[in-house]
Amino acid sequence: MVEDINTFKSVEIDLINMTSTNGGNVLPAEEPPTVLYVGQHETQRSEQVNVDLLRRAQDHGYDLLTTPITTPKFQSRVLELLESHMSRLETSDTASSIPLPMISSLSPEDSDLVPEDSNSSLIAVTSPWIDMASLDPLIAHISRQIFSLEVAYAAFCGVSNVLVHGPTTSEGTARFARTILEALGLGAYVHLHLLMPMTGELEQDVSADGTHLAEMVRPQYASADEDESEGEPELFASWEMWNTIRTICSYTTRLSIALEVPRGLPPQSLQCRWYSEPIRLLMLPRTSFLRNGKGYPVLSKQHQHFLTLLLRLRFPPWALLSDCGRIPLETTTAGGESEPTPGLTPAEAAASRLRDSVDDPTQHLQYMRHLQQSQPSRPPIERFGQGYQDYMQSPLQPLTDNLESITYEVFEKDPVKYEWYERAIALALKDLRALLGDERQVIVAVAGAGRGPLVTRVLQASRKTGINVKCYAVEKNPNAHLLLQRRNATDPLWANQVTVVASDMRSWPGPTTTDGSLTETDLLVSELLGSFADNELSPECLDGVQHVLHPGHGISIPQSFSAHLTPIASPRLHSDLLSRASTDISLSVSEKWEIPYVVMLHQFDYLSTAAVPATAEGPRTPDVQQAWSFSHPVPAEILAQARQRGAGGTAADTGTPYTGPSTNDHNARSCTLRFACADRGVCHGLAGYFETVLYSSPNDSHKNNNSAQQTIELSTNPVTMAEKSKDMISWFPIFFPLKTPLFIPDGGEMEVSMWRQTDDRKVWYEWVGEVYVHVPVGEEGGTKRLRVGMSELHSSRRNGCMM
Ligand SMILES: C[S@@+](CC[C@H](N)C(=O)[O-])C[C@H]1O[C@@H](n2cnc3c(N)ncnc32)[C@H](O)[C@@H]1O
Repeated sequence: MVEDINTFKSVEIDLINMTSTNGGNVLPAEEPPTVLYVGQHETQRSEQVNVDLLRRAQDHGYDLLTTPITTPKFQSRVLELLESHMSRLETSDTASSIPLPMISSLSPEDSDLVPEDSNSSLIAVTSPWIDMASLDPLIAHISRQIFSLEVAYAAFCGVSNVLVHGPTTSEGTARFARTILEALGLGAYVHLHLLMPMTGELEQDVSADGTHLAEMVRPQYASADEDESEGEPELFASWEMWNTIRTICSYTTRLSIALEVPRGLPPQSLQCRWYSEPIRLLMLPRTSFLRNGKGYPVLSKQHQHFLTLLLRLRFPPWALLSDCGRIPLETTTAGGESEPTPGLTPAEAAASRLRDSVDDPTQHLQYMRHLQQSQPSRPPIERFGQGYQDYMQSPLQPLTDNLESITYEVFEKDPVKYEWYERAIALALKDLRALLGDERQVIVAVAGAGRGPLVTRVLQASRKTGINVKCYAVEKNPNAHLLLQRRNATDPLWANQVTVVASDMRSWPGPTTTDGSLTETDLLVSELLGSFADNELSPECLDGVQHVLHPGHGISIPQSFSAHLTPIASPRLHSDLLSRASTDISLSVSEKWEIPYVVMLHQFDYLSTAAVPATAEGPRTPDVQQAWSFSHPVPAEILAQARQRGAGGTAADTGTPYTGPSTNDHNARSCTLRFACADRGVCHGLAGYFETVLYSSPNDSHKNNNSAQQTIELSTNPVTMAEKSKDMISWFPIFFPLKTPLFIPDGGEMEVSMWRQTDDRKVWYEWVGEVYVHVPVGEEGGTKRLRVGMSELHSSRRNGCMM
């Protein structure tokens, strides 16, 4: 678990500030306040945006204002230029010799925007009436010029956030993207927000007032698909346009989405997809609100849920209220009491106040502030890992690194893990007593004891069950060993009864009897699991200490553990890796794609999910499949063969020398898994989890005891975690990146092949992804499986875990 420890090491700084000091409270005592910036947007702004208007907006509780970059006069100037050019083309015999029209630079009447210190609170809006994706080269040319002029001028004025209307049809998306890419080069601090509908078209008609250049396309350039465009638009079409644009723009972090929230939210699958994307602005048009019984604007429960998810992101989007009310002229106390109105009865005054407040132009804003104040509390793991969402860390090598005390301290705060271990230990002790008899002391070793929390749990289980134990604590970290000795001397529960051993567990000879001779342990307790179960070499360590476990009845806790996988879309992690220069001196830049990362996955989407009814509101269930598993103790014959190989021995059956790569070959694993993906998407990597059976008792008698479960398990697998170890916080998932994201079409299939490789020195992983579609062949309804994409083979060999 060392990588997790590393994560928590940094989290600890926050935790120290947030937890109470009584040691009982393991979670931040208070939720961090919900951050929500709210801006005001008008599609046809009536007032000039200047310092006064911004101050008035801020006085009324808005944080931000949008401002058009150019004026209607500029639009008229462009239209005149275009019309005159078009009529020249129509009347000229030598149209091809007429140069394309050039738009001269902005004049004072073309823009109201001026450089101001307060411009950081403005979002500049480029002209919504241009069409950079146009098939008509003339329209595309004019649109590109306008766009560049506007972005460059906004950047000059110090407005770094620029809102751009996205393309309206998928045709020409690449042209649109190319223009965006150019504009990003106009200023190093320019951040473009692409206004996109969740699906279909924008709720607000961008050309409601005035001409849209798309209407001026010459007939010869009209869309070839126009006739076919009738009927329902494809659900994921808008997302796919966005995907094309950001792919062409190389996932730059300076391009993000301004997502328009419609009145009716699309299906969960599409909501989850947008959630995984970099939404920096949430455009809420008046139509996305409902009216409650008293006539006030409110969001539906589904909208509120979507907003809550977004507000929990590490960088929550800003909300833009669009055409939801103008900025009031006077400052009134929001929803406040007014002086009694002369001549009105109290009831009339109350009715008048209600009417006034229902007409209050800031009521949508007030409602958003109310939602901000009343956000539900976050799940424990999110509170614990606050600030570490989607933060990738390279796993440490546990056998070569010694942990610090504060690191142990943080994971000792897990409210579930140790409790479950104690239950498993108690169950195993009872089974051992049944086997060995009441008189015999049970010999228990905690292998990798750290600061001793599992030793305490062994002693507590012994006390609660009344079963006498002799406990050994084995630890290779010399600093932790010192602490274990001190604890043995001072902790009343330990009472100097624990034998503390400073040793690598693989070279520990084992417990000794009173006469000094070696004996065996009955129960071996360890916690050496990584985020992907075996990635911290638990199998190798447990093989190495198995010689101390009684070969007949010896029990290992955990008894088994398994690694699990599912493909995910995580543009955030991909973009983060792309922009990462290697910060680790031992890691070259290209190697950043060749290692798995421990990360609290947050802003991502599962690409393969179990089918759920369209109305289901709960979270979708991902298809998480088992990659492989390990069981302990390992059959003696397998270990004997490994030892023989190591010693250059020969096979018993043939008498010839063993061949093969390593003495650890029995711990190599591989898998090929297929994941059905209903909706198109892009796979950026694989999310990895683990499950472990700490102990499963073969003894049916425990079933009769209501308080005792027969099988005690831990899981980080999102499908089984709630059932097996809800609220466990010790492990974040692991992420295996794909250097080249893989597009999966609707109904496609992702095939993942993965290997756990090993030689005599280290262990590493290799992984590759392939995409298949099933295409119909022949008349009889048969299908053919066709490969349409493949990643490179990734390998962490150079950065493998040293054994
Ligand atoms: C994840 S920590 C668990 C510590 C403690 N048992 C707990 O649950 O809080 C794993 C511990 O095992 C120790 N360890 C790892 N490999 C070991 C080995 N081969 N021999 C002895 N100790 C080992 C590490 O130093 C570390 O203290």
